[in-house]
Amino acid sequence: MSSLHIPSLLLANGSVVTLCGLLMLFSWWRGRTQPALLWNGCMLLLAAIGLVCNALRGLGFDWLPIIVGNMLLLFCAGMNWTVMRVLCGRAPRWPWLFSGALVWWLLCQWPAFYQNLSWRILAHTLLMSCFMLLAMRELWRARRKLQVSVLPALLLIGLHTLFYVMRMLISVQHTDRPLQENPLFPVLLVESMLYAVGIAFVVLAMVKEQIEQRYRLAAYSDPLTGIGNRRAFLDSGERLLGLCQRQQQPVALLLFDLDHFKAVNDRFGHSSGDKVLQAFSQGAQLQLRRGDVFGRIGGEEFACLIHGRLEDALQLAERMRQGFAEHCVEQHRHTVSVGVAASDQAGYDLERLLALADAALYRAKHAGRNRVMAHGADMPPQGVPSC
Ligand SMILES: Nc1nc2c(ncn2[C@@H]2O[C@H](COP(=O)(O)OP(=O)(O)OP(=O)(O)O)[C@@H](O)[C@H]2O)c(=O)[nH]1
Repeated sequence: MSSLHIPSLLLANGSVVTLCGLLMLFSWWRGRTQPALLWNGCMLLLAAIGLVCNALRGLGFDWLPIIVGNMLLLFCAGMNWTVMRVLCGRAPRWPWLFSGALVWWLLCQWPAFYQNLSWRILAHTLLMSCFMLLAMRELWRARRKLQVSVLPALLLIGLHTLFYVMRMLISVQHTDRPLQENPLFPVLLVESMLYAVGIAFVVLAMVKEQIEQRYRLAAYSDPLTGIGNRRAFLDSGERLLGLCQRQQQPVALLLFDLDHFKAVNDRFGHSSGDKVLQAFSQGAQLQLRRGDVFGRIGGEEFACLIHGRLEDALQLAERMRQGFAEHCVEQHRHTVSVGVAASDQAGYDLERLLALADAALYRAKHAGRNRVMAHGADMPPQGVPSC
């Protein structure tokens, strides 16, 4: 590495880091919806300036590389941490962002520190490592949210930190000669270049994963109630049925349809109707167990797929029906009819389960509503308490 031409390496380093920064800014500019790209772009451009300042040693104005260059690099480390915070949906911490650069400036006011290269290397590495560890902590927190891209990001920042610590251990043994003559100097330049490229890719991958998640959420969730929509219900339902079929466990499907909902809208207004839908969805979810699949599959139609036999499903449906009938929404009571079908009758075919449950629901409606019905095991009709 020491045979590499240092000025060429410096030029390549500055150009690559600048290009990565510009690429980030361009990506941000196109949509202007991802602040993490803006932060990362500014961080890389400032890092390019910091690296150039840092390299200008032995020219008679050492304050530029020692004070300004290192302050810029420490500020960039704070920005790097902020990029990870913003990516994970957290706000920047402004005072902490500047703290590394400020501490460095204060330390440099102390002549004994300023004159001592070993102390400077030690302090710089410690401050840098703190910001890297903070960035890794943010990523670790977001590991469940961003499952695909978080691991490469953690690995990259972890390796970068490790490199800094190793550089410190070796550098303190070579404090007798200028930094440019240090055998580690070209390694430092190559590593910072690779890190700039790596962090640009990693941040782009994290942003892409977030956008994909946002689209998936919009395509699969019902904005009014926050639960899964028809598509989500069918997808999750198929998965649950496949699992139960393999394990030969019984499954049952409950189909709910709010009674006289058109009249609810007509009498109390559409927004009251919306509140009734939300209240039903919230109440129903309280009765469900982990692993049950619940979704809004139509305007005032909900479906639920549960582990269990027909009898279990009928008991659950009755609890849900009763709970809803006893609950006032905006001073009025409302009711729901339920059709139930189980894998004992329909097998593990979701379409068939839905058809049988729908037929049972149709019978429940025609029998007077506010009741649970299923093939062969219908629940007796219940009265509706008044508010
Ligand atoms: N407020 C509100 N109403 C909705 C929504 N989606 C569908 N609806 C209404 O739900 C009503 C459904 O009415 P119908 O299918 O005629 O059934 P119903 O009046 O409930 O009668 P039965 O089902 O026979 O008891 C329609 O008036 C739709 O406009 C929604 O998101 N919010």
